[in-house]
This record gives sequence, structure tokens and C-alpha cells, in this order.
Amino acid sequence: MANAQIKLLIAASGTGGHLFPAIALAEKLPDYQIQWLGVPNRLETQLVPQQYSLTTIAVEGFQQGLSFSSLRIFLKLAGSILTVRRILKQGKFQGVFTTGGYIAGPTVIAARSLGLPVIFHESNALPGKVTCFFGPWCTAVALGFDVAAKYLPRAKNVCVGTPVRSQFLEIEAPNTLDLPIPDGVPLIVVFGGSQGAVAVNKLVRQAAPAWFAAGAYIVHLTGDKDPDFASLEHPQYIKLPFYDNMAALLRRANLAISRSGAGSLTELAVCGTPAILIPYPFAAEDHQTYNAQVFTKAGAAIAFKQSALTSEILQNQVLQLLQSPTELAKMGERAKAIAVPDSADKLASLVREVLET
Ligand SMILES: CC(=O)N[C@H]1[C@@H](OP(=O)(O)OP(=O)(O)OC[C@H]2O[C@@H](n3ccc(=O)[nH]c3=O)[C@H](O)[C@@H]2O)O[C@H](CO)[C@@H](O)[C@@H]1O
Repeated sequence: MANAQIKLLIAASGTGGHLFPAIALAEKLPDYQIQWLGVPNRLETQLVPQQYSLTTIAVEGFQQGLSFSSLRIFLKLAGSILTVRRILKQGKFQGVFTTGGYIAGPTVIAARSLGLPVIFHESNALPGKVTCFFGPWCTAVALGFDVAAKYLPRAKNVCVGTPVRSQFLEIEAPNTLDLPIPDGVPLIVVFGGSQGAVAVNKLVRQAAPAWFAAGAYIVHLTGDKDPDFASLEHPQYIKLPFYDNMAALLRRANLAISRSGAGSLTELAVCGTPAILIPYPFAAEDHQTYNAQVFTKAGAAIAFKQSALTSEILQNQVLQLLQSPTELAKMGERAKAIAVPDSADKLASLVREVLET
């Protein structure tokens, strides 16, 4: 089969953690015809259309328990399945790739009911409900962390790591940081996933004066929903709602303070950045705690439960680490040991194996 004729539907929607791995995969398949399936008003409407044609459908997740609302969502799901079936048939697609989430349900059902292969990527250490339910029906389930396999005993699992954006694989990235950080000063980078983390932001602002006094600079990526965005000003403090050049920033950072979404962790590993992790306490099935455990067990990060963390504890932990560059370097090395820098290649090989043989 000539590759030019292979048509792949990518169903990836919502946050950076779902979109960036799918974009990284798509970039490794330049000979494929790729169409994107997403949801209106989510991040894909900003990130995808520059490169790929995007079709959006309305999907929602089920709430706990049965109610009129779940009946409405069930009818919507049935409608979405029919819509995706029509897209797949009309477009003559040969297969589907998805990174999970709400959009994966109707997409997997539609594709499998038409006999089409599905490759599902699950980036978290604890697979989501959608992955556990639909994984066994998929042709292959690609995993970000190998510990996830034990939760998917009936799926055809292949551990490939999680693909990162191409900027993380460019050797020149360390020199492209366009922020005024002097050479040689300790740099702390704070970020809370693709949407920011207001609770972490608050703790960091309270703890920051002692870090400034210790000579550290802070780049604080707050997200765009922080009501106190403007409340801290300091010559050693740079605040931004969002920053694109994460590879250069994480490589320059001496320490990161972060949520433990799979995308963020994968990038910390690829950059060898030591981290303090504060898992998002309301993430589905507390999966960010499981992600963080992969890094704490490896000695690559220190994790705190948000409910037990005060600004004093955070302040002292950071000061202690800043005074121990050797320990920070060791943590960075251990983070690098977890990384799978060629993950996008591995995932692309898996897609090709499924669709071309
Ligand atoms: C709240 C929640 O449930 N989040 C989930 C969501 O990811 P979510 O997108 O929230 O978080 P991730 O850590 O996976 O990804 C964040 C991404 O945003 C990027 N970034 C962030 C800030 C910034 O200024 N610039 C920037 O580029 C990071 O570099 C990273 O690539 O899906 C992931 C994959 O299933 C899960 O592991 C996360 O737990």
C-alpha cells in the first residue's frame, strides 16, 4: 500500500497533555493524510488548524450515577458515534489514533464497529476509565509509563513513553531562552500543567521572598485564570500566563515546581530537570499522584500532597535543595534515566506497523 494513500484520523482533545503527544506523532507521519477530530472551544481549535484539518463534535463525560443528565449524555454519545462513523466512512480512513479522554469513547466504538484499527496512547501511570474500558478493544495500547500495563491486563500494551514537542529534541534549545535571566543564577520554574494551578501559585508567592533572598530567580507560568496574577512584583520574578519555549526554560532551570500531569513529567525527564511535584488533588482517580510516584521512586523528584503542604514547608524544601547543587544534579540525572526521548519515533513505528502490515 502506498503511504500517500494512508488516511489517519487523530482524535485528541482538551489539554496540552492530550494534544502535544498527538501533534508530535503526526509530525512523524508526514507521508500520511491526517485529519483531526476534536471538540469545539477546546485547546485543539488553537493548536491544530495551522497544520491539520480539524472537525469538531460535541461530546461530554458521564457524571457519577444515573440521572436525566446521564440519559441526555447517553443520547449525545449515540449521536457522536454515528457522526464519527460517517466521518470515517466518507473520508475512507484506514485507522484511528487517540490519546483518550471523552472524545475517545465514540471514536473507538465507531472505528471498531467499522473494523478499523485503533491505536490508543495512554500517558498516565494510572490509566483513565476510558482507557480501561476501551483499551482491550483497541488494536494496540501505547503506554507512557510501563507501570500502567498492570491496570490493562487484557489490552495489547506496548510501552513507548510519551512523545514531546519537537522543540525538546532540538540540541540548540538551551540558547534560545528569550527571558532576562542572568547566567549562573539559580532558576526556579513554576508551572501547573497547561492551565495553570492557582493553589500552587498562591503557595509559591508566599514562599518566594526567601528564595529571592537566596539569590534565585523565578519564572512563574501562572495560567490565565489566576485572580492574583499581578500581586507579586520583584526584579528576580518573571510572571507569564503561558510560555511556549518550555524546552529552553526547563533545560535552564535548576529546579521546577510543578503539577504531575504526564506531559509535564515527560518533559522534565527529557530535560533532566529536578522537581518538586504537587499532584492536582482533583485529577480523575487521583492519577497525578501515581504519575508523581514514578518520579519519587526513581529519586528524580520530591512530591507533596497539596492538602499537607504549607508555604513554610515549600519554602524550606526549596532552600534546602538550592543549597545542595550535587543533590539537584543527581535528581536531574535520575529524571533523565526515566526519559524516552525517541518516544514519537517509537509511537510512529507502532502506528505504521498496525496500518501498513
Ligand atoms: C488537570 C488534569 O487532569 N491534567 C491532565 C491533562 O494534562 P494537562 O495538559 O493539564 O497537563 P500535562 O502536564 O500533561 O501537560 C501540560 C503541558 O502544557 C505545557 N505548558 C504548560 C505551561 C506553559 O506555560 N506552557 C506550556 O507549554 C507543558 O510544557 C506540558 O506540555 O492530561 C494529562 C494526560 O492525560 C494528565 O496527565 C493530566 O493530569
